[in-house]
Amino acid sequence: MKFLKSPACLSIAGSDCSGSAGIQADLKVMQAYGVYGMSVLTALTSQNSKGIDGIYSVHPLLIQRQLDACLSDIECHTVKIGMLPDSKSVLRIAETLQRHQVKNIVMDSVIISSAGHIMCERTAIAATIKHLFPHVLVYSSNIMEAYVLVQRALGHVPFALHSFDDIQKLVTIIHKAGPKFIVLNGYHVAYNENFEITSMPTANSFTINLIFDGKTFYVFQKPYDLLHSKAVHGTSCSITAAIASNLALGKPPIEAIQEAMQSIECALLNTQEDTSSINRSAQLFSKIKPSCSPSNPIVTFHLRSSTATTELHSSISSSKTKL
Ligand SMILES: Cc1ncc(COP(=O)(O)O)c(N)n1
Repeated sequence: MKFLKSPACLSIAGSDCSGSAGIQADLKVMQAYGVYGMSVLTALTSQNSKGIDGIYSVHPLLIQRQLDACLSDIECHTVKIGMLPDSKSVLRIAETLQRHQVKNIVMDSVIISSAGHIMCERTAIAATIKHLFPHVLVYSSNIMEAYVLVQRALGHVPFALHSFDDIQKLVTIIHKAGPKFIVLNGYHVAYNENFEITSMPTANSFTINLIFDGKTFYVFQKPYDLLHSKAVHGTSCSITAAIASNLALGKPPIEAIQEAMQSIECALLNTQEDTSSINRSAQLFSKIKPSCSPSNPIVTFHLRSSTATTELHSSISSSKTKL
């Protein structure tokens, strides 16, 4: 086993030939964090900022061979998982990661691309929940993919997403399936002052990103106008790759997640809005500066039987968080 001077991180993901998401995004983010990036390709895609027009899965045996090649040779601190095209690949990956006793697994939910393309077979989701979720340390997703994941896993979700309470229910269902930490980013979802999801955002609407560790919700609240138009293709891959890098650097999970969210958010805020989305993706990677200072205090509250919204209202007023 070879030990590198800088910590190493392995990304298991699909290729985005246009360079904004998937393996390409992960390696750029890892480089920005000073972490040595390795890659295991699960699928080739032909895509660009307009959408995806082709997906070709890598044979599960070759996925396993890539994994064995890396994990048997180089000490790897964190594994980041992205696109998993089919259930056979999921099974091979789960078996290989367990055989190599990989501990820090960070998973990005890749079910539907930001352009609306389905990225995996239906059976891959059930296989992921059954074989990978019990070993996942951090599961990171946007709200809609988290909802689709639960929908595909249970066959239905017994509630629609109307408010922050519903988001809380969604997160606790996912947590019960195995991942120790859940990260939900919600740049595209607007809430009104009653913490209800609204399709008609106003100047007072806000977005919520959150972390859940099984006991505590860490809530990050930002004005909706600030970020929803800035989040680009590859944003969630970048957040998850930053979390994986921080864990490889030895940060404890909550710190690793919080720093990653802040760094990617700062980088997004520094991109120029008047350029095309591919230009903003390109800017994103060049603007990532790890340890970017927090732009907003966080609100935390414990999971209790009272409704989350009531808890959130009082937490926010007592911490005097500015919207
Ligand atoms: C290979 C690959 N992996 C992940 C994504 C998701 O990224 P996004 O949701 O930003 O489209 C993607 N488009 N392509």
